Amino acid sequence: MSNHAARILDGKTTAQTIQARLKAEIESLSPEMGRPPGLAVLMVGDNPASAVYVRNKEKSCDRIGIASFGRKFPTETEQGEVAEVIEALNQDERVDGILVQLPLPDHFDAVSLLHGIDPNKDVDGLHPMNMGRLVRSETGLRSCTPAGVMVLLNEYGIEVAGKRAVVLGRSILVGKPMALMLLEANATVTMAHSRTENLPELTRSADILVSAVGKPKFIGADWIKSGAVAIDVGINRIFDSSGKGKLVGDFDFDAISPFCSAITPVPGGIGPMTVALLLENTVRSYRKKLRS
Ligand SMILES: Nc1nc(=O)c2c([nH]1)NC[C@@H]1CN(c3ccc(C(=O)N[C@@H](CCC(=O)O)C(=O)O)cc3)C=[N+]21
Repeated sequence: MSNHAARILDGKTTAQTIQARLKAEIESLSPEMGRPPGLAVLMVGDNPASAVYVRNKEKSCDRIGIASFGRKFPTETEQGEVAEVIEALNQDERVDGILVQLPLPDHFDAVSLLHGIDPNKDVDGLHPMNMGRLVRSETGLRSCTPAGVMVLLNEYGIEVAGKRAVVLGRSILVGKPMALMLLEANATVTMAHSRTENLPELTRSADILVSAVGKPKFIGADWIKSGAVAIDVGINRIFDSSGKGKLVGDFDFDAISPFCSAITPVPGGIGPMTVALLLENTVRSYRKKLRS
């Protein structure tokens, strides 16, 4: 049953390799372009998960030569004000990528705000145009976290075609695009969510289990098929008895890893891959301008 000694899928190292490649690519393109690539990350309020992401993203942009046009707004900001900033960024020639951190405060209508982003600058792949392209298996800007999962699976030579994949969570940011990308790679995909009955029985059928539910150590050993590939998208901050915070995923890593053939750690797994794919999407829309 046990003792698989799961392979650790090292997202951190893989992300560094991607970033090094992008850095070289930016260096070779920028003389011709006459400017570096530009990325604008907009954040409203102070969601802790988003704060981690924004910090890592800005560091990475600096390191590889992408200019940051980030803006932080207080929670009580009106939607119209953010919409105007998005419109200005759509017109700004120096900006190749625009990302609005989710979740937004309750008084925002995220859908209408996201519709306002130029689809060619939509590096999060959330605009209906890019979502529609994904549904149709066309090329386009794709959601960074699921795209990062696919790159990591490929990097480690993990077979997806024909496998049973179960995706926990149905968000527009992760769950839905994740299911579509696994389907495109010829997995047999099941999407599970908060209304799914008998969840552990379902997850025990998964050759590839992706969790994006955001509940710390939610998934234990009895949820796992022996030899499964476990992909943890959860980024949960927990506090120990001394009040010290740390990040954990949705999987109880120590409990399940003996049963898995491969598993992603938190931190150091899908988080850094998400950042790498965001930079990749930004460089991609930058490069596209050279050809147009
Ligand atoms: N429109 C939008 N797109 C997103 O992709 C998006 C978002 N909103 N809102 C918030 C979540 C969260 N998220 C993270 C990505 C990377 C790390 C990351 O780099 N994690 C490091 C953590 C390093 C540390 O702080 O210790 C790791 O897992 O190793 C964290 C969180 C993207 N999100």
